[in-house]
Amino acid sequence: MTASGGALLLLRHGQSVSNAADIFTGWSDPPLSALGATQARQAGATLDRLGRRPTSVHTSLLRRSIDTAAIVVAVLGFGRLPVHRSWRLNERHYGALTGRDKRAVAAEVDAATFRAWRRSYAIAPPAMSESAAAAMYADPRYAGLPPEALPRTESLADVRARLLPYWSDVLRPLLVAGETPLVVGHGNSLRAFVMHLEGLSPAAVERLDIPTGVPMLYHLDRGGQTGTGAAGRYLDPVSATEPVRIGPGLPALSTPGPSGAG
Ligand SMILES: O=C(O)[C@@H](CO)OP(=O)(O)O
Repeated sequence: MTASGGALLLLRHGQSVSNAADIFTGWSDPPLSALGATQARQAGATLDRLGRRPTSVHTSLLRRSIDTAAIVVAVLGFGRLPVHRSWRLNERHYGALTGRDKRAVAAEVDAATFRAWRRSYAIAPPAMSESAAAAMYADPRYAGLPPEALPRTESLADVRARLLPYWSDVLRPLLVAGETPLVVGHGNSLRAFVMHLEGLSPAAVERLDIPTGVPMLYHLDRGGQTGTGAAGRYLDPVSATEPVRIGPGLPALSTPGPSGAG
């Protein structure tokens, strides 16, 4: 595949304290863990070592994305890069599961339901209560957003629908102009994004897990299609093939392949 234009860098934020504690996170807003901050520094070092220099940074409204981006930019020494934040890049809303212990939820429902809530394309977890949503959306960062930007739960299909305008209106034009935007996203929002960029089927995206803190690279070919090139989707394939940790007491998830075993 012949590359043209710029490159798109995707990065899942470093591990958060909720990831470390096996808590469903979604639109809740935990900070990075100490390991997560280290992963962010390593991601910055990987970009630096490979000469991948972002020209702009794009985060969600959640601090684990914002803080990871700040660490990466600091490692690269690019303190004056333009930074854009959008609710469209937020993690998938985990509905009523938000803030709950994954092991406790796994003990309450059958394995197929648990897996469908976490990894299916079309099924959304049960909705968050109106009062919990009202408390979440009292935060000033969400003031002024339209009602459709304030979900009470989301399937991966919902995430894909709200993410695509950011790709087509903001990111893709930057690539066409030869720029290199860095998106610091989330485990499930990036699954939806990768699904679109690689044309994965709903069945394939159900098997896709994206590790924290491992940069990914996409480019546009001359036909305007996105591709990963011969090296695969991960800039650090060795780190990306380490098993995705989901905590003690829960079975291991699939191991992501270096070129998108998805
Ligand atoms: O809690 C979450 O929001 C996500 C990603 O961190 O977890 P899971 O991998 O279970 O979808």
